[in-house]
Amino acid sequence: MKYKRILLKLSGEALMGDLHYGIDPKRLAEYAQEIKKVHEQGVEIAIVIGGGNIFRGVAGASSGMDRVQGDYMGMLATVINGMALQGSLEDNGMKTRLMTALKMESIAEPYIKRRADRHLEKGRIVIFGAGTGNPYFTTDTAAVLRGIEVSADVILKGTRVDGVYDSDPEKNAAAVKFDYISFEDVLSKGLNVMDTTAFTLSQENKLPIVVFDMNKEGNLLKICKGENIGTVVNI
Ligand SMILES: Nc1ncnc2c1ncn2[C@@H]1O[C@H](COP(=O)(O)OP(=O)(O)OP(=O)(O)O)[C@@H](O)[C@H]1O
Ligand SMILES: O=c1ccn([C@@H]2O[C@H](COP(=O)(O)O)[C@@H](O)[C@H]2O)c(=O)[nH]1
Repeated sequence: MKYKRILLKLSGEALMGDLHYGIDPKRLAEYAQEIKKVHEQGVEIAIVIGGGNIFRGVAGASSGMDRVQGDYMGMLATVINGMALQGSLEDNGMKTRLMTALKMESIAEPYIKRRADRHLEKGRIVIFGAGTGNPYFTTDTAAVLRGIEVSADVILKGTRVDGVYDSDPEKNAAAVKFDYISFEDVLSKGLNVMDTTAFTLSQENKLPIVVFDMNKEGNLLKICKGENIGTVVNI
């Protein structure tokens, strides 16, 4: 395997599957199967999941809600998704721990870096919930932050687009995909597949990111084996 320890970022919105809101159990089961294939190869897996299928602070703020209040609601949404994913992974025979940046000890462990490391060493899949625990951030930034903290070899951003394009492929059908792009270029061209805080943090800490289509069967395993899938963002 090319990677020993990965930080997998999953999109909250992708969890909706064919639904208009919330969590599609079919999509959840598919993700668990994809993750299992990698886990069976002995790869240590940490996961950060978004909350866009339930709530985003910016959306709340645009309709008059206090931004900070909305952001905390968004962080709670990521915990709901984390719990759903945890259940699905365990149904498929994997051992997991959910660790949250905001304390909610009846349902999850508080995030402690050394404990997260220990869980990963023991082969448990660790899901990091509640983002960074701070408003004005995103789960993309939380993914990079946790990835750096637990010394992941790579951030694998599994999303519904199959890589980084020269403009948003969901808005421009003529957009062209990169196989590789530098952090400098992704930032200077303003390519919004992840937010700039996430890219900058990754760049400063020399942690590569692979953006790939998580909805295509086998992609996650192929990347872990070293195949060129999606777009690599690196120095
Ligand atoms: N240059 C670009 N290349 C690829 N995707 C881009 C680009 N610019 C914008 N995007 C958009 O980035 C998004 C990446 O998806 P992502 O997984 O981050 O979704 P999200 O809505 O942020 O999910 P979450 O629920 O985790 O917040 C896609 O919707 C894609 O259309
Ligand atoms: O560190 C964080 C992470 C997230 N939030 C809030 O949660 C929502 C959902 O996360 P997405 O990354 O958009 O999926 C986000 O919009 C923020 O409102 C946060 O405040 N801090």
